[in-house]
Amino acid sequence: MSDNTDGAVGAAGDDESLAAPTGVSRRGLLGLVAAGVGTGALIGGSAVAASRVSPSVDAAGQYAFRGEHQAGIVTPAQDRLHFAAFDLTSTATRDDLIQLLKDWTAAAERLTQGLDVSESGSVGGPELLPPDDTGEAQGLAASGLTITFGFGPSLFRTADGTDRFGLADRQPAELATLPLFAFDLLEESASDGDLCIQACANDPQVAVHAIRNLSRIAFGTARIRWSQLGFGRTSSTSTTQATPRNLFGFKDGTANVKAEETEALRDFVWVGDDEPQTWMHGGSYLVTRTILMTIENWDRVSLGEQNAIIGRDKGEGAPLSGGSEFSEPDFELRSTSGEPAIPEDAHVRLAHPTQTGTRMLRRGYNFVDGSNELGQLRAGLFFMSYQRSPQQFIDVQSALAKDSMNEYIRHVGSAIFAVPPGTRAGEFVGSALFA
Ligand SMILES: C=CC1=C(C)c2cc3[nH]c(cc4nc(cc5[nH]c(cc1n2)c(C)c5CCC(=O)O)C(CCC(=O)O)=C4C)c(C)c3C=C
Ligand SMILES: [Fe+2]
Repeated sequence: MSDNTDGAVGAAGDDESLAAPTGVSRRGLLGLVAAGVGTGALIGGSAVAASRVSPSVDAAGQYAFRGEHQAGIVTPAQDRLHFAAFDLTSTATRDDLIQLLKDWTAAAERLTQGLDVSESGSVGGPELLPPDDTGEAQGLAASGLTITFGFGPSLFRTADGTDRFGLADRQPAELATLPLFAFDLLEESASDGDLCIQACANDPQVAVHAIRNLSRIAFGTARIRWSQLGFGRTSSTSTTQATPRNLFGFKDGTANVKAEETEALRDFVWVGDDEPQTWMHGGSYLVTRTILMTIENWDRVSLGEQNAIIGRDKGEGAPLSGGSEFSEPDFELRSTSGEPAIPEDAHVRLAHPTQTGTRMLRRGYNFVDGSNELGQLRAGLFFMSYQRSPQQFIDVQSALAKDSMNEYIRHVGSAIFAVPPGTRAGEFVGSALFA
C-alpha cells in the first residue's frame, strides 16, 4: 500500500467524492443478496451479521480499518466528529488493557463496515440479556466512518512516575504532556487522557454510535475522561475536497498537508524509522486543543480588520499579498503606505513554514456546546493536528504567541496521543507495543 492510501476502500463521502462510491452500502448489499451473491464473499469472507441489514439511508462508502496507517488521518476529513479521551480504571491490569484493545479492534473493524459491534448485535441476542449493540445505527450505512486510536503519556507513566502497565520503557521520548503556552487557560475536563478514540463519519449518529459502543465495551476497564462533538470539518485533507470554513467565516485548511503530498506526509506526518521505539514506525502524534472562539466579539470586528487578523481575505481565502486561494503568500510585499500587505501579527504569517520551519496535518472541527447566561455561544474549534513529532506543534503554537487572533480565542483543552501505525491482519491496535 502506498504512503497515502490510508486503507481507503470506498469513496467514503467527502462532499466532492460522494458521487462515485465504491464501498458496498447496506442498500447495495441487499440488492446483491437478492441477486443471489453470497455475502461472505463481499465482506472479507466473514459471515455478515443478521443485524443492521435494513436498507441504508445513504450510499456513502467505507474505509478499511486495517492498513499501513490508521484510517482517519489522511482519509478525506469527514463532516462529523465524536472524540473521546479515556482513563483506565484504578483496578485495570496490563492484561485488561490488552483485552480492551483486542475487543476495540474487533468492534471497530465491524463498525467501519457499517455493522453492529458483534454478530448478535442490537436485536440478534437473547431476549433476557441487554443487546451487545445499542442499536441507534440500525439502517444507517457505514457513512465513511473511521476510528483512530491513540495512547496518552499517562498510559506509560502516571503523574507520580508509576509504571502501571509495564510500558514505561516503551514510552517514546517525545510523548510528554505539552508545555503551557501563552494565554492557555486549560481545564482538566478537556485535557489529557490515557487513551483516545477519534470517530469521524459523514453521519453524526454513526460517529456517536461508535464512541458510545466502544465506551460500553470498555466498561470496568476504562471510562470516558472527556469528549467532544464536532459538526463541521475545518480542514481539507485531500485535494479532492473543497476548503471548508471555520466559525470566524474564513476558509480553513487551504495550506494544509494533503493526502496527495506523499513527500510532505513522510517529512511531517508519519513517524520514521529513526524513532527508537519501533512500535511507532508509521504512526503519528495527535495533538488536540479545545479552542473557544468569542464569536460575539469577532462579529463586531470590521471586515478589513478580520482579514488583517487572518492574513487572508474572507471571501476567496486568498493571501492579502494577492492572487487566489492557493497562491503562495508574499510576506515581503508592502502596500503603498509601506505597511506589510500581510501584517506582522497575522495568523497565516506566524503559522507559515517560512516562520516556523515546519508543517502539520490539521484535522479540526467546529463545535457549539450550548450558551452561557449572557446568551453567548460556547463555540469554537476543536483543533486536531497530526505530526511526526510533537515539537512541530510546539514550534507553531509558540510562534502564535504574537497572533492578533489571540484576542478572540481561548485554549481551554490540551492533549497529546501517540497514534500507532495501522493494524495488519491478525493484529490488534497497538499490538507491537506489547510484543
Ligand atoms: C498550533 C497550530 C495552530 C492552531 C492552534 C491554529 C488555530 C486556529 N487557526 C484558525 C484559522 C486559520 N488557520 C489558518 C492557517 C494555519 N493555521 C495553522 C496552525 C494553527 N492554527 C497553520 C500551520 C496554518 C497554515 C499556515 C500556512 O502554511 O500558510 C488559516 C488560513 C487557511 C489555511 O491555510 O488553512 C485560517 C483561516 C483558527 C480560527 C484557529 C483557532 C480557533
Ligand atoms: Fe490556524
